[in-house]
Amino acid sequence: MDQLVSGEKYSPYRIFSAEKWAQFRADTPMTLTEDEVRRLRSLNDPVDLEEVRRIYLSMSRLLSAHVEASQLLFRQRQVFFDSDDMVKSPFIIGIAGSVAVGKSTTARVLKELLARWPSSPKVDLITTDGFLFPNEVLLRENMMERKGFPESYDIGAILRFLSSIKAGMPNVRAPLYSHLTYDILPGEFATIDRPDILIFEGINVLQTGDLPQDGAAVPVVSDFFDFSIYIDADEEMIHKWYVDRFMRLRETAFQNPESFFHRYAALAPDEALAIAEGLWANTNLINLRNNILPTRPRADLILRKGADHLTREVALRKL
Ligand SMILES: Nc1ncnc2c1ncn2[C@@H]1O[C@H](COP(=O)(O)OP(=O)(O)O)[C@@H](O)[C@H]1O
Ligand SMILES: CC(C)(COP(=O)(O)O)[C@@H](O)C(=O)NCCC(=O)O
Repeated sequence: MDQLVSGEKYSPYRIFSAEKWAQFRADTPMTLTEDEVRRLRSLNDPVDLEEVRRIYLSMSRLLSAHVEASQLLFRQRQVFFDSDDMVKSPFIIGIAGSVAVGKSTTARVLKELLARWPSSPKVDLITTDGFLFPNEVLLRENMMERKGFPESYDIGAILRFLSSIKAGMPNVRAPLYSHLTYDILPGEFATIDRPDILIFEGINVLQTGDLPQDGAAVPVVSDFFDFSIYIDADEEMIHKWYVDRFMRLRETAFQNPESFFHRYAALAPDEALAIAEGLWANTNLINLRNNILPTRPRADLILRKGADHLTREVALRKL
């Protein structure tokens, strides 16, 4: 992570090679099978049991320490206020990073590992794409090519959702997005009912938006996070993963006549490639450079991947 720090002594992060990081697993047991990992990973993401052993078990152990510390603090607050009717808030983990970097796989693997801790916590996962404005609105506002940019999300709805979760409210609804229809699923919601841990994943979760100049108090999404993770890789690698995935989706998901991208399934490979390159260069790359990468220094933990999608380095914010 040379561009991240110059001299670790002055850096806010401690940086570990994947091999060193793997040692912090200590006695954390492996609770997933090869089959389960295969089921959890996204198309084109080669994460396997060995990667879970190397990287995710140490992450699970670290997160367990953070969750325990927050529970201890909660009990100390109860003593402080001499009150036993306080509502315990869910522990919220944010996962950020570019389109096609592998956030979904990380989120799903962590969800399963955390849910298998001996205390069997209730772990839920929500992705921010459900908070995108519907295509109808994006088209009207001439923002279809800006899907994923900050202005394409209903940020007010995200903040209301997270405030309700943090307030310990029951049955909080989150809207849902479909990659098949490339749109919000009208009238469909996930219902989140007081989990112990919520994983909130999306390209925008560490963004602050334009903070008001008049001193008004406006929360940002990450104010609600107890821990945040940024998944990182060189731009050129993510570019390749995006285009490769598009070409594989062309042979799978796009074959479905209901898919928004079905129109590309019949194109010749070089024509489909040109579409993928255009989507990368005109939307996702610009969004990465202008809106996503600048949020990396806000993360508590940065996973840096190599060309094979496997983690090379881990940076952990110093306490
Ligand atoms: N056009 C599409 N059709 C079907 N699935 C898709 C499409 N685009 C992305 N996906 C899937 O959606 C999920 C989220 O993708 P993305 O937002 O790029 O984040 P990431 O790759 O970091 O998880 C992944 O599992 C990916 O395989
Ligand atoms: C839906 C996304 C913005 C990702 O959303 P997220 O869940 O990270 O909020 C992205 O997958 C996307 O569709 N980008 C638009 C350009 C493209 O089709 O690749």
